Amino acid sequence: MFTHTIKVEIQFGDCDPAGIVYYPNYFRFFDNATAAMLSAAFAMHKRNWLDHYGIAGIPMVDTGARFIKPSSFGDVVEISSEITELGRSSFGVKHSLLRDGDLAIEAHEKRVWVVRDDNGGIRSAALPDEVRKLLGAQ
Ligand SMILES: CC(C)(COP(=O)(O)OP(=O)(O)OC[C@H]1O[C@@H](n2cnc3c(N)ncnc32)[C@H](O)[C@@H]1OP(=O)(O)O)[C@@H](O)C(=O)NCCC(=O)NCCSC(=O)c1ccc(O)cc1
Repeated sequence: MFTHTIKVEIQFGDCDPAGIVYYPNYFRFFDNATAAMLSAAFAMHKRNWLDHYGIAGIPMVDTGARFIKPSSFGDVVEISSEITELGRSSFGVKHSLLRDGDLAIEAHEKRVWVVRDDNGGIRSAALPDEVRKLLGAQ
């Protein structure tokens, strides 16, 4: 399945008064990591693949994380993301965040491929074959 890695430099403003990353910020990093993974798979920016595939987004329906080691201002961490499963409209993602080569966080996500419905809301749509092929590859 498709995998992708990004580097993130921890900023002063990412941290709590104890000087370690405040946990909601990790979920922002992971959201960016998923967007970056799909942008790499589709060879275009999220701004463009939303339009290209005519979708409203890839909302989260399930997520969680296991925090093993803290990170601090100035650390450069690596987030390796991989597609773990492809459903009809949903897909799973696993993120491994490494600091100094050691596993610091393991997180999982389930996302859904959604389009706008007639009432201005959103509804799931089947993953297109092309997307299934691109995310399944590698
Ligand atoms: C996404 C939904 C519209 C899907 O609803 P429906 O259209 O009725 O579809 P379904 O109920 O059939 O679910 C679709 C699939 O998701 C799966 N699903 C739905 N809910 C869940 C949960 N909670 N857990 C696991 N799997 C789920 C379901 O099993 C289906 O899987 P497939 O067999 O692969 O198709 C609805 O579940 C919903 O609105 N959920 C709330 C989403 C939400 O508020 N998320 C948090 C904020 S959005 C967000 O963070 C975001 C990030 C990035 C973006 O680009 C956009 C938005």
